[in-house]
Amino acid sequence: MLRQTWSPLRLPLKSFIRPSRSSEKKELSSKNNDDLSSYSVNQETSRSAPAPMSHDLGVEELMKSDNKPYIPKMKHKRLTYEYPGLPNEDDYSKHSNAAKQPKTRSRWSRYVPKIITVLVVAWGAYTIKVWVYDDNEYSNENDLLDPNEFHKFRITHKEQIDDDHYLIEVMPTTTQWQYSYYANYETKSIWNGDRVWSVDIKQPQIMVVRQYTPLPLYFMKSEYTYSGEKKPLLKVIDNEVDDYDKQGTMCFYIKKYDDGEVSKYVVNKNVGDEIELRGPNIEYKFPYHPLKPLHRRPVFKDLPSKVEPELLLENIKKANNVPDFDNLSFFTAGTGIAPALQVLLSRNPYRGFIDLHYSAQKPGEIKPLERFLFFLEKLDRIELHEHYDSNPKSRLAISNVKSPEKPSYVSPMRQESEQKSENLSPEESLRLRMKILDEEGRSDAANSDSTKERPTRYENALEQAFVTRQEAKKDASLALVCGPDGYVDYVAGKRYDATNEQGPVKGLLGNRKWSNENVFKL
Ligand SMILES: Cc1cc2nc3c(=O)[nH]c(=O)nc-3n(C[C@H](O)[C@H](O)[C@H](O)COP(=O)(O)OP(=O)(O)OC[C@H]3O[C@@H](n4cnc5c(N)ncnc54)[C@H](O)[C@@H]3O)c2cc1C
Repeated sequence: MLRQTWSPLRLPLKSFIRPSRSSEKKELSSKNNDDLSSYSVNQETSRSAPAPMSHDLGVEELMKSDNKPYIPKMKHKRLTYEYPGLPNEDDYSKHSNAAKQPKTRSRWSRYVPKIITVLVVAWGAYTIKVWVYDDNEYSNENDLLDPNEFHKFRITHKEQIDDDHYLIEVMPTTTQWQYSYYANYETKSIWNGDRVWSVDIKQPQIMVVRQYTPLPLYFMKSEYTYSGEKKPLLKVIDNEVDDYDKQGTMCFYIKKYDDGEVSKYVVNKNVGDEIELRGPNIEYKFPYHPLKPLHRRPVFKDLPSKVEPELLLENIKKANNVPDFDNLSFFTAGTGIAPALQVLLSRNPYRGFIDLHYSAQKPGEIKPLERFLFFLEKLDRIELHEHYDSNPKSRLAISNVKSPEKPSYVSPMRQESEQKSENLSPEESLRLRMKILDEEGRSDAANSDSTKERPTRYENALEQAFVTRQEAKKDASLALVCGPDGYVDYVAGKRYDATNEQGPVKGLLGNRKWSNENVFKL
């Protein structure tokens, strides 16, 4: 069925064509009234609609001129097109211009709370990470090095000396270890010439580690070196001046083996790359001597004229009736010179005189390090003997090796351990123990009156060395051997790396009557 709506224009068409006007009018009116009843007219289409329309009004009535008397309504529904009153709007605010002005909000005022929220959340997450979850492998670095876990170091300089030899400078990636460094300097500082130590460097791709000997050296950089105008100068870390021992910097002297797993991995790294170190591994500790707690040799410096003289040494020896330090023969080859340099350049260096034998294929393999060896000779701390394969006459031979000197001092502790094999009686053992305690007490008490006699004055260690160099040196009582397996075998007999055993002393040293008591193979 066709849907119809009320409209005079929509009346059926046939109603406009038929009979006379009056009858037509009547008919139309009655017809329309019938039609209207069939339409449902919404009386109140909206609140704003005009007066309601009564049901019995036909079109005829509507079309008549208004014949209703005007009766004013006493009550009428007020119609308005205004918005109803807003909440919190009173008469004052409604009519006040100030209150009507819209609030101006800048873009920042919308974003600032969001930014603050993000920052607070990020800070909270960081705090939780540091304090709750920071037990991961690199977070707890209270020491510069740890023998049980690898610490990350960044390569800060790399210098190629020749085809195979490199100097590589590294620095720790963290500073957390610095907090307690100076408070416990004696135990925390890694540099101590009283021992030979190494670190493990990890090759993470194949999980292999090899040992390398850190050196207390760094490359001095400046704007000229950064711009490439000059090469950085290799210098010795001055523990007294350089902060945190130069922020934990150290250098490695490394030989690259073409089929070497770790050496190739390290030297192929670039400045800025990271490597992982674990240590220190103490390879050797020099034997106890009663002069050790009484006297320390001043640290080596780049400028020998700045090295302090050892003014009180003779007085201390006399006052305490203790013998001099024993001298040392250090046999090294290739990168095996690194442990000797570590002992000589570190704080608290070895106090006896060192005969340093260095063997290599050709001169120049330690070019940047030669300066330090030269200065050490000038300071009367070493005598350098160079042996090169390229010059067969210079090769290390039996004529270069002297027989051992009797040690000037054998500690009661060592005597005890040596005589243990001879099965000491309980009384003898007790007597020895008393001697050890007596020695320790004596060295403590001696500190006070060691400076009574006026020592000879020297301006610096160079001036002192000028005098001491004239004096004859005692032969070495101790020998250290460090280098490739073949070299160690040649100089002192095989060392059994697999079982970490020294093996009997043979080779050149064996020929000169050295033994396991005075030889150590590194
Ligand atoms: C206590 C200690 C300290 C050390 N300090 C240093 C150091 O400061 N600088 C340094 O460069 N090295 C040092 N080394 C040697 C180092 O640990 C590695 O043995 C050396 O770098 C080779 O390792 P690689 O993984 O590259 O070679 P590998 O994969 O182990 O061997 C590759 C090839 O090289 C040969 N080879 C390995 N080592 C030697 C060697 N020393 N002489 C001759 N041939 C060898 C092997 O027979 C093999 O054919 C030290 C070793 C020890 C035990």
